Formats: sequence, C-alpha cells, structure tokens
Amino acid sequence: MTKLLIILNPWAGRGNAGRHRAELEAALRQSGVDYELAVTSGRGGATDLARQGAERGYERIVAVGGDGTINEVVNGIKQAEAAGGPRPRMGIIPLGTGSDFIKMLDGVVANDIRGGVQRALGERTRAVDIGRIYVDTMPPRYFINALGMGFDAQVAVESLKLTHLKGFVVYIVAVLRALTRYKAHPMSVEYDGQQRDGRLLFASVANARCQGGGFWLTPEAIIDDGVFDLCLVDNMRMDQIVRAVPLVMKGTHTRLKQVWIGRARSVMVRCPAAMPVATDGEVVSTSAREVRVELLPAGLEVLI
Ligand SMILES: Nc1ncnc2c1ncn2[C@@H]1O[C@H](COP(=O)(O)OP(=O)(O)OP(=O)(O)O)[C@@H](O)[C@H]1O
Repeated sequence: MTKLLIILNPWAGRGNAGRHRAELEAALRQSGVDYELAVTSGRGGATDLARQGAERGYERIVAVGGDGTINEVVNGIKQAEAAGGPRPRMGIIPLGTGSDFIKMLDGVVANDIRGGVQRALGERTRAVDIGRIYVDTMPPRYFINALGMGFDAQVAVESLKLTHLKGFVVYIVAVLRALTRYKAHPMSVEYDGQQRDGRLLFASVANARCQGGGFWLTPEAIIDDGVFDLCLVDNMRMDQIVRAVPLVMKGTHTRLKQVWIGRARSVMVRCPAAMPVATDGEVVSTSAREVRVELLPAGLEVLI
C-alpha cells in the first residue's frame, strides 16, 4: 500500500502552511492513506527530510509549502538519486506566498489541501524538466521553476528580509528595495555555444513561465519541452525599471528593446564583479562569479 512522506514547512506563506496543519492531517486521515508527517525546522530542512525519505524507500514525497519548499524537496530527491537511489515522485500541496510553479499545472490551486492529497494518491504524473546548477565551487543544486542571476536574485535577497509582510506586497516592496541597492555589472552569458556580453540588469534561466510571485518573465516557457527559456535584460535606468514592472506582471515586457528572450539547454554565466543567485526564489549565493546550468530533461515526475 502507498505510504506518503509529507514534508510541511510551517513557515511557508508567512505561517499560512503551519496554520493549516490540522486541516491537512484531517484530510490525510479521511483519505485513509498511510503517511508520515515531517515538519521542517529551518532552511534546508526539507532537502534533508526528502533525501532521507528517498533513502528510506518512500516512493511519493509531498511538499507542503511554497516554491522554496518545493525547491528543497526537489533537491533532496535529486541528491538521493545522484547517490544511486531510486527517484520518488513528488506531490505538491501549495500553501506558499507566490506559489509560481503550480501556475504551470492545470487544476492545481493554492490552499486546496483536499485536492493536493488526492493528487498525491493518484496515478497521474507529469515528467518535468529540472535544472542543475554549479555555482563557483559549491556542490550542485537543482531547480524546477527558475534561476535568477543579478537584479531578480537581489529581489529574492530582499524578500527574505521582509518577514513582517505577507502576500504579493512582499515582492513589490522587495523590488523597490532591490532598485535602490542593486548595481548592474558586466556579465557574459554563453548558451548552447553562442554568447552575449554586456552590463546586464539580470539573466534568468527558466523552466516555467512565472517567478518572483507573479512576474511572467518567460511567458512562453513550457516545463516539459526539454529546453530552458532565457530572459536577459540590459541595464536600465530606475524609471525604466519602474515602468517595466507592470509589463513583466503581464508578460508583455518581451517587446522592450532591452529584453532578449532565447532558448538553450546549457548556459554558463560569468560575472567578475560577483552577483546574487537565486533558484526558485531561494538565495543560493550573494557573490557568485560563475554559474553553469544544465538541463535534466524529464528529471522529475510530479503527481498531478
Ligand atoms: N521551520 C522553519 N522556520 C522558518 N523558515 C523555514 C522553516 N522551514 C523552512 N523554512 C524556510 O522558509 C522559506 C520559505 O518557504 P517557501 O518558499 O516554501 O514559502 P513562501 O516563500 O511563503 O512561498 P513562495 O516561495 O511560493 O513565495 C524557505 O526559505 C525555507 O528554507
């Protein structure tokens, strides 16, 4: 009989996930499934729990939280697989702030606990692409939604500091803070053997269309097409960025002359002055000089 490992990040959605714990357990009990509930105690906790769960033979591991929790569970599953273990399938019960990744999954809506439990127990899966990144000398990390380098990663850095705010306002305030703090540096982007150099505001390598809690940076991306969508943005003045923000929220920024959209399977980004890097909204480094990205086609089965 199926046994689920449920990994709950109580802090996701600024405490929204923790407040739904009783409802989650009631839905699990009602479904009759055998499950173990593991609660994270801090950053990186969901990665350790997912890796240990995979090593202990769980075939289905369910992330309960936002994109950061999903990212950590993906990392745990992929780490266990890289060490020679089997690859469990991942379920998602979305209780986060932005929950951008689930916007790619038909019928998956935020805060739908019963629906999430049903999907975790069902047989429908979607094999989605996964990104693997090597940042300077750090061990590899994985992402499922998007990788940001430069200004968009600085937005993630700022949003982590805004613990007193909730919802979409977190990202708007984080953008405003990043605007006053971030300085664009020369970057060199190599993608599938081609190259673009310049003083970039940011470089984003995306698997999905939406990131940062509602910014449709790569509006044509498809999570299982075997290729990344790239969005490179030349440096802009502050007033130009402020005018571009509402366009990015609709995905219509792609017509701006400073924006370049492309596709690639492998990407290398160098920034001698060092840049912030974030995957799925989680800060990986605040001072990276070299980031290598590779695509793992159909790298994970998501229970849908
Ligand atoms: N017990 C905990 N206490 C505090 N923070 C935690 C705990 N467990 C995990 N975290 C951290 O919580 C952060 C936020 O998680 P997550 O991204 O899932 O929620 P969110 O930011 O509200 O949603 P989204 O990323 O979809 O906007 C992650 O950086 C994670 O490492």
